[in-house]
Amino acid sequence: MDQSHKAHRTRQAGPKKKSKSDKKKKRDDNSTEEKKQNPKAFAFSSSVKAKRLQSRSVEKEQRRLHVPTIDRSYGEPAPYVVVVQGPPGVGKSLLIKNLVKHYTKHNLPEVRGPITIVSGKQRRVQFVECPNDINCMIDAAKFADLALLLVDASYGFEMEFFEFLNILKVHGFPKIMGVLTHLDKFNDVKKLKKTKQRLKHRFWTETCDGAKLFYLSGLIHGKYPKREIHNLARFISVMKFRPLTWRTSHPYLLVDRLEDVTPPERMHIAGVGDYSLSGVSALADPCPLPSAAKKKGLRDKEKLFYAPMSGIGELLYDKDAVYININDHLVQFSKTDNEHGEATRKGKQRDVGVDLVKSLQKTKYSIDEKLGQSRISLFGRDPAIPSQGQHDVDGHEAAEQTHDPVTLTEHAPPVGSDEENGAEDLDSSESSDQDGASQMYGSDSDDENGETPKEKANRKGCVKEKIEFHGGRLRRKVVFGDDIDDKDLKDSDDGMEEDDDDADDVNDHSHSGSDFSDDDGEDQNTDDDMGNISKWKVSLAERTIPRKHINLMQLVYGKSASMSTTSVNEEQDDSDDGESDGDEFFKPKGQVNKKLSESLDGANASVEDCSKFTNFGDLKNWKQKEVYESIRDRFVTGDWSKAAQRNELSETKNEDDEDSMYGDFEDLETGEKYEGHQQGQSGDGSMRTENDQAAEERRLKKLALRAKFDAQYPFN
Ligand SMILES: Nc1nc2c(ncn2[C@@H]2O[C@H](COP(=O)(O)OP(=O)(O)OP(=O)(O)O)[C@@H](O)[C@H]2O)c(=O)[nH]1
Repeated sequence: MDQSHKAHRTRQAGPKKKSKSDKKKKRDDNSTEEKKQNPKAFAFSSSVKAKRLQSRSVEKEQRRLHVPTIDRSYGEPAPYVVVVQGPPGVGKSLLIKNLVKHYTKHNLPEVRGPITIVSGKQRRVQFVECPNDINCMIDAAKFADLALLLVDASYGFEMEFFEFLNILKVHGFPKIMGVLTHLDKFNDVKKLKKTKQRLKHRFWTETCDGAKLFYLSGLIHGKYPKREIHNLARFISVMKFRPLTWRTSHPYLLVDRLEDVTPPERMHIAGVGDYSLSGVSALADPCPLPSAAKKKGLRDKEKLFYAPMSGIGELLYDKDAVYININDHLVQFSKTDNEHGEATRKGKQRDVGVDLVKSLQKTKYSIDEKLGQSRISLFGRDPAIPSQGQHDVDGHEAAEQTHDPVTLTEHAPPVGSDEENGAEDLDSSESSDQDGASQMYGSDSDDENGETPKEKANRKGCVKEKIEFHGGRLRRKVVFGDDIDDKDLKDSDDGMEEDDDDADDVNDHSHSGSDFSDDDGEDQNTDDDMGNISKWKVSLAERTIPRKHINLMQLVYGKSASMSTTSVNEEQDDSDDGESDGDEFFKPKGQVNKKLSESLDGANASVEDCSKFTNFGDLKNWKQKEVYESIRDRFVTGDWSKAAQRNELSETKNEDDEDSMYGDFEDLETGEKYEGHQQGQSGDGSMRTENDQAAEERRLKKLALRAKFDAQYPFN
C-alpha cells in the first residue's frame, strides 16, 4: 500500500528548538570571527581576477542603461501583437492553438484573424498568423511587436524566412524569436544535435548573436509538448517591449472588421479605399484587462480571450458577414418540407419569397466560388485563360517561380510520383547541371581548385533560392554559399527512415555545418556587411515587379506587319534550334505541326494568312480545246512522242518557276550561296540567258572543286 510520508516539522518551541538555534548562532559567529581575524583570506587572491570581476559588473551596469525613450502611450497598454510567420505547413496554426490553450485553457477550433488573450494582470497579447504572401508580410511587419519565425528544421531555412526578416528590418525591426519545428523527423540524435546547432548559428548570423531560438521537439497527441509551449509562453509574457521609434512615426492600426457606412465626408482607409464617414463610435473593449485589485496571478475567469474570426462560441465574423451558428436539431429547416413539396404545392400556391429561399438552400456553391472556377476564352483556339490567375490555392507562384532568372530552379517529379525517385532525379540533375546549383555544391573538385580565394569568398556570402518539390508542395529552399564543403551529415544519414532520407539528402547537399567553429567564423566574416541579405533582396524586388501582361490591344489589332512576321520567324528559328540538338531531332510529324500551329494561334494571332496568296494563274483552264487536246496524247491511243515533247516544255517552265519560288539557297556541299530570281523577272529572256551563264559557271566551279577534292583524296 502506498503511504504518503508526512513532511518533517521543525520544532517551534521547547528545549530542542533552543539547542538548535544556539548551535546555528555559534556557527555564524565563528565564520564572522574568522573573516575578521584574517580578512585577506577572503579578498581577491589575484589582481587580474579582481579586475575582470570589476569590469564585468561595470559592463552589466552599462548594459542596463538605455537611451531614454518617450512612451507616448496612455491608458491601458494595447495588446502586444505577436505575429507567427513561416512557410506553409510549418506549424503556425498549431503553435497559436497551443499557446491559446496554454493561456486560456480553451481549444481553438481554427486560427482565423487576430486572437487576443489576457496573459497577465497588465498584459494582453494578440496572435496573428501571417499568411504567405509578400503583401501580408509587409502588413504584418508594420504592426508586429514580436515576430515568431517558424522554421521547419527537417528541411532548413526557406525563402519566406529571409523575406520576412528583411521586411522586418525596414519596418523598425521589432523583436523576433525563432522557433524550430518538425524536430521529431530526425531519428539520429547526433544529426538532430548538429542540425539544431547549425540552424542556430545561421539564425544568429542572420539576426544577431544570442537571438532566442526555441526548439519544439515534436508532437504529442497532435500537440507540441506542454513544457516547451509553457517556456515559450513565459518568454512572451515577460518580454519587455520598448516603443519603436519607427512605429511611433509610422503608426498603424490593425482593423478586425470593417462596416461600410455611407456619406457625408470622405476619408481614406489604407488598403480599402476612399469612403465617406458617417461617424466613429468606440466599442466596448471585448477583451479588457482584469481589475487592478492586488492579488497574485490571474483567475480562470479573467483569462479572457477574443478571437472573432476563429469560430469561438456561436458567432463567426467573416469579411462581410456575421454568422450565427444554430445547431441543426434546434431548427426545423424547410428542407424537410421540400421533400414533400410536390404534395403541398398542389394544395395552395406557394409564396415567391419562400420559393426563392428554398432555391437558395439547394445551391451547392456560392457565386464567388462559381466565378472562381469559371474560365474565359478570348479566342476560339486559344487555351482557356483561367480567371483565377496564376496563383494556386496556397498562394504560391509556382509557375512563375520556375522562370525566375535570378533564382536557381529545379523541378522534381509531380505529385504522386515516387518520392525516392524524385530525390534521385534531383541528385542527378544537380550533378549534370553546370550552372547554378552544381557550382555551389562543390562536388566538382576541379572547379574548387580553379577558384581564386576572392571568388570563393564571394561565393560563400551568397544565398540562393532553390525551388523544389518537397513534402507535398513546392518549397523555396535557401542554399547558403558557405555550406557546400561539408558532407559529414550525409555520412551520418544511414540510420534514417526512407522518407527522412529523402529530406535529409537534399539538406545535406545544401547545408553543411558539421564544423561549427569554422562555420561561425566564416559567417562572421561574410556577414559583416550583411551581404547575404542584399543579394537575395534582388530576387525579392523582382518578384514584386508586376508580371508582364498580355497586351489586348496587340491581340486584337495585331502588331505591325514587320513585327509579327519577325516574331514568327523567331519562333520558327527557336523551334528549329531546339529540334536540331540531340533527341529533339526526330519528332512525330503531328507534333511539329501542332507546335507550329500553336505558335501561329497563340502569340502571332495577327500574322497575315499566307494561304491567301495562292497563284491561281498557274491553274489550267481545262475547258479550252488546246488544253484538253494536250492530254489526249498521254493515253495509249494517243501519240506518245508529242506528249514527251510537251512534257519537256512544261518541265523547263516548271524549273524556272521553282527557281523563282524558292529564291536564295545555299549548296551545302560546296558552301556556295546562290541567289534566286525575283518573281517579276521570271519571264524576261535576257535574264534567262544570264541564268544559263550563271548555271554554267556554277557547274564549272563544282567540277573544279571536285577535281580539287579528288586530288586531295586520291583513293576515294
Ligand atoms: N511531425 C511534426 N508535424 C508537425 C510539427 N508541427 C506541425 N506539424 C504538422 O504539420 C501540419 C501543418 O500544421 P499547421 O499548423 O496547419 O501549419 P501552418 O503553418 O499553419 O500551415 P498553413 O496554414 O498551411 O500555412 C499539421 O498536420 C501538423 O500536425 C512538428 O513539429 N512535427
